[in-house]
Amino acid sequence: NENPTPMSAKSERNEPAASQPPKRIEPALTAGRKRFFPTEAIPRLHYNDPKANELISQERPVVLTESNLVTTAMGWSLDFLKINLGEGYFSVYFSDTDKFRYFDEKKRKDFGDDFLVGLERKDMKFPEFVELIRNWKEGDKRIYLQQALTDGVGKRIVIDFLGFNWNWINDQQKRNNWGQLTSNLLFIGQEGNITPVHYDEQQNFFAQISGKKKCTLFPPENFDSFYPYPVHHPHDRQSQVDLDNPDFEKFPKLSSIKGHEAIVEPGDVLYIPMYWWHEIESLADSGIATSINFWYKAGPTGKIEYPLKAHQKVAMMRNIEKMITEALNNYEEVTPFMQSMVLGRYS
Ligand SMILES: O=C(O)C(=O)C[C@H](CCCc1ccccc1)C(=O)O
Ligand SMILES: [Zn+2]
Repeated sequence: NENPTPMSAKSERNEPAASQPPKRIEPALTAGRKRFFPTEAIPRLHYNDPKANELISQERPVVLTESNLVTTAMGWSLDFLKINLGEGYFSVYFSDTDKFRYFDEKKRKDFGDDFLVGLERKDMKFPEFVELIRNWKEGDKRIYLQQALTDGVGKRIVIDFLGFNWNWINDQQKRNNWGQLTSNLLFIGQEGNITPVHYDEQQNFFAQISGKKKCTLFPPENFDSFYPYPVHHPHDRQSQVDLDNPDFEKFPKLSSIKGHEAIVEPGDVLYIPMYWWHEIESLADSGIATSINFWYKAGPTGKIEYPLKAHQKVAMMRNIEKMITEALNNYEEVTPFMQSMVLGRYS
């Protein structure tokens, strides 16, 4: 997805009256599918808890409560959005299964379409999407809307957007020395939809608006266990593995993974550190799932310190793959080139 200039957000947030939130009933982390790997719970902390800020500064995942980051968007029902989102077009993905493995449209041109088994994307106006999701029945392709919020939206949306807790999140951006806010993506999908495990090259505050999502995260150290597609592949950054159908012959290192899990509910914000693998499942029986993410570029790299961090090695591998692919100028030659460089010599 293109990184549009996010709508400018300079506004003082008016603190809502501190009403006592209803007592939260802990959803059992066992909700969602059975897993072949062990998991541990991601800490769930009040957004002003110093421990939360400590985890964010250590680039470790944490669920933040009571932040009111996107409280003004809690009224974004399908009908409200239909009226106020404006006349723009929205990217809507269709899948024959419950999995929506994201693909890069730009890389698709050079790579052909045969990887797109059972997956497609259509641009449509929001009312058309609402019709589809409301008339959906068993047997229909599953649908998932993903669209960056940009200047084209209606003014009610702009007002709600300006009402986000920018004081807090701008402070997080500064305190953690992150780069610019590149985009806010709006996700609307059906319960049961799954975004398979992938990583992004941006820091992410992931805000849940409606429905519940089970988020399973793995550290960048697990790069070897997830066998990502080649960088030039449209599924760049996505893992080749299917966590619901693990092929341990093809992907042996998959057997040693351990997940960090959280179920985010409306009002929760999950910090997904840059380069951390994450799978997102919209839980069954929790209705249509709506989320907004806040993607930030990395800040400037300070002095290089050794030993290098895992995510720095991922960035190195990406740069080397890009360089080799560009220099050979032919995808078919990349595999034999890499193999002659490594097999029997470094393996
Ligand atoms: O914010 C992040 O980084 C996520 O990974 C959120 C994730 C959607 C990822 C992109 C996507 C959107 C639509 C269809 C397929 C993939 C979700 O919430 O499902
Ligand atoms: Zn992601």
